[in-house]
Amino acid sequence: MKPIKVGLLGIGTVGAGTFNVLKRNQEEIARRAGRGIEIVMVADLNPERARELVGAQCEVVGDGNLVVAHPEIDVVIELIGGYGVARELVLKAIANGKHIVTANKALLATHGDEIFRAAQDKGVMVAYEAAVAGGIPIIKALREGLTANRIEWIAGIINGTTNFILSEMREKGLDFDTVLREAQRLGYAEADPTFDIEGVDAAHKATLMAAIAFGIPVQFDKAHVEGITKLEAVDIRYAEQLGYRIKLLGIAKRTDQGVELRVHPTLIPAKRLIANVEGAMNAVLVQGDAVGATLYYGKGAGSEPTASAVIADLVDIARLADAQPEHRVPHLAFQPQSMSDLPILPIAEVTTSYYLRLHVADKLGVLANVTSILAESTISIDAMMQREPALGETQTDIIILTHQTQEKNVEAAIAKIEKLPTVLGKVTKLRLEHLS
Ligand SMILES: NC(=O)c1ccc[n+]([C@@H]2O[C@H](COP(=O)([O-])OP(=O)(O)OC[C@H]3O[C@@H](n4cnc5c(N)ncnc54)[C@H](O)[C@@H]3O)[C@@H](O)[C@H]2O)c1
Ligand SMILES: N[C@@H](CCO)C(=O)O
Ligand code: NA
Repeated sequence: MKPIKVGLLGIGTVGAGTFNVLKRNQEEIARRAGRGIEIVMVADLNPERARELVGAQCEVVGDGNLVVAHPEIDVVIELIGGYGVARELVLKAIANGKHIVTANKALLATHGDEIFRAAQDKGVMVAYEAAVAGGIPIIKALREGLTANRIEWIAGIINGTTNFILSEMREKGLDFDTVLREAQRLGYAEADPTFDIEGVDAAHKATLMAAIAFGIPVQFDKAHVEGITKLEAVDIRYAEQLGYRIKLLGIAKRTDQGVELRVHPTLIPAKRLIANVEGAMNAVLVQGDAVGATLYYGKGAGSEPTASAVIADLVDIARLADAQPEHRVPHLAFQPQSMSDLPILPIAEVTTSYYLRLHVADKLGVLANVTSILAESTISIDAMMQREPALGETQTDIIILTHQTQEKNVEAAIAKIEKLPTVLGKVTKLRLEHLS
């Protein structure tokens, strides 16, 4: 069979990894794909650096339009990032009948429906394994391996940068900015690292997982997004004392009312496997009704781990390109005519457990007042801890872990608690998931 011809848009961290792994494992990959895979043209804004990386074996250009219009190219790999030029080039490539491989979760979480529809109309594939949890084959698992299941929920550590920051801060006591700079140096962080630390990148990935798990359209604009910038070290310490770790989780959960789609720092029991995922590693826990819980762990970022997923997609395309479009794996796992309109729930409607930290005057009756507000709100307490005040100290902290309740319920109770004269300042609220 003729080799499949590939054009590469953007040869930065992931692009260079893709080029190198493809070259190194060329023969083995061809034996799996049933044909050779050849990168014939590379476009990058910095063609000199690109030329140094690829040598003389393929053409290097500065304008991606030359790649998407190249008559011999069958597959375009988009590794530029962002939603501007990347969206334009991907849509042009599809219009020209090229299959697409992309690692760009920002693009797919915001313009996925438009891109998948265009690909469907044109009979080409858009493969995006690298977009969620990098090298971990989670898209493959959700779209293919778990098709027998009604998926109940997914909870994942799906941003390497923030997990690296939380781990290094907790274990080595390093400060936030130092660790973020190191994550950038190692090639984990997004071009705009606020996407990592504010939870946006994790929400892009959770949005894609929710779509393929529940057969709903891609709806990033409805996701609840909180990052780690407001997380305080004191809460990490109290959580540990109570037997929990704090992780930035991306959660997609199906309920009778709709889908919970949320990213926020979350307390998880320290004994869970996923609570022990450290550094830039990712892990995704999927609960299916037939299989039960399955856990996927590995490198979610970095040059070659991400390239591993990009090349797996290339191999899939090489194997499936001549199959009838209706016989291929659907872009969003469910057949396009069988999508569900289950709504994404507003955060007020979400049900979970909570960690509350109250800074209080160390006076008789403060605890009784707080617990009676919780009781009136039908919020039951799972655990409670009061820091022993130092000698002569007149203020202290009370930590309360609640059983499950609705977010709007806990918010109303917090508003009442904050009005108590013995409660000083704002109550800190974090969400807690038992993941069982
Ligand atoms: N780095 C990771 O670990 C990782 C993991 C998973 C997914 N991703 C995603 O992969 C994509 C690429 O990430 P990266 O880390 O390799 O980024 P990068 O910044 O290292 O590389 C991007 C490359 O694209 C080039 N480029 C920018 N604009 C261009 C244009 N208009 N035309 C042609 N080339 C252009 C840049 O010169 C650069 O070489 C992003 O969507 C990112 O979210 C990255
Ligand atoms: N910035 C992302 C890259 C992988 O998608 C992360 O830190 O996980
Ligand atoms: Na992946």
